[in-house]
Amino acid sequence: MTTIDIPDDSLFGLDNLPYGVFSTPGGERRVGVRVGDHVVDLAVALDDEVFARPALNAFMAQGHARWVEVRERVTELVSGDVPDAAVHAVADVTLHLPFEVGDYVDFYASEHHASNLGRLFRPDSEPLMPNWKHLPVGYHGRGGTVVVSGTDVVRPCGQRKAPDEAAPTFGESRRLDIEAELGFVVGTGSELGSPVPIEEFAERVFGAVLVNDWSARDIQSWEYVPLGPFLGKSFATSVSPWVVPLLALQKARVATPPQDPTPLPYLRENAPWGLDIELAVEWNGEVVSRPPYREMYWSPAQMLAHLTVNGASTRTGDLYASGTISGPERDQRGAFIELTWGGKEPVRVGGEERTFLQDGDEVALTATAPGASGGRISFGEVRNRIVPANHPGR
Ligand SMILES: O=C(O)/C=C/C(=O)CC(=O)CC(=O)O
Ligand SMILES: [Ca+2]
Ligand SMILES: [Mg+2]
Repeated sequence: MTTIDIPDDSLFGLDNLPYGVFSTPGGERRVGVRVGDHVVDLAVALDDEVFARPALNAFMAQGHARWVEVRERVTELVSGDVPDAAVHAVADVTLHLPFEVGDYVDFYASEHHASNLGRLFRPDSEPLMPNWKHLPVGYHGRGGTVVVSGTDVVRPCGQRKAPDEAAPTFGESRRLDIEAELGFVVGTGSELGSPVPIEEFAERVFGAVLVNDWSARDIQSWEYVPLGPFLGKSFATSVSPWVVPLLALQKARVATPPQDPTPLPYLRENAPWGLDIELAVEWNGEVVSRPPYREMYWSPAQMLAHLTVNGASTRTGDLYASGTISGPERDQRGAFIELTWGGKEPVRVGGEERTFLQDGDEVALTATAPGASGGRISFGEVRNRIVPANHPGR
């Protein structure tokens, strides 16, 4: 038996206990919980086959009462002795995509980000569209290209046309960008034809991950009219390997910023689901921005109510992301297009003036939130490197 050492200041203490999928060299993928700098193999520790799987989906599908029960059992277990065979150093395991991703949708819930992008993409119009304060605007992304932290991001090619060019050309994206977001993972799905009431958010959503919604701004700005983002964002979306349970985020709950006009009844919250989560964006090892999640105009409960209000069903493993998290200050912007104002105001990274991403660049998003006992909990990180395009110039 082993006692797991959890330093007092650990961001992965008992207040956190995020779930992931790991493997040891030559071993199968299985579900684990992170505790300090260790991963506890739940199939071994709890002797339960639902965790001997390559994804969290089967466990998530068991529902909210079971999530509460397992969290209590894990808390008890790791506070005492754990069988040796169940404990691995996190440095000795490979972390995988933690859940099988169903549908992926992405919202646009930051007023600061939406206003900035409006100014950059549509300089002759009002920054916010007339619908923006009435509903959480979103688009359908591509679930099959959601990848885990550590996966290389291949620079996409596509059609691009700058405003001063007469016709589009084909080639590598020259304006490759990030979007720092939080993603919410549906634990228990809902039936076709049955909208999810806003109060059911915490029953249905299992947890949250960090999301980087990689965006090729030159492809996007040419293709997006009038149906929204398509190939400019579907080439890769990366997520952190640890799913922080919603049960660990109770202390992070805050009211959203005031919503005026008052939203329609199906979007009215009886309990706040704004979240006081602080992100950091690292570009080649330097923190260039600290986006504050508490600034998000729409809450994740409102997003779920909206995305099902027409009767669309949801399934275990569906992922919906918040949209880029940007605060009011320049160094709180969650995308480089905003941070560098369309490439016109470079930032200094590694002693160089930089605008969009170059091949070989590495971006990492991290985040922390207040934990239940007064300390902080971590979301881990989503870190990826840009590699050269596969078909340059074709
Ligand atoms: O305003 C636009 O045309 C485009 C906006 C985005 O690219 C943002 C997007 O993907 C949603 C978000 O991350 O907030
Ligand atoms: Ca996005
Ligand atoms: Mg994407």
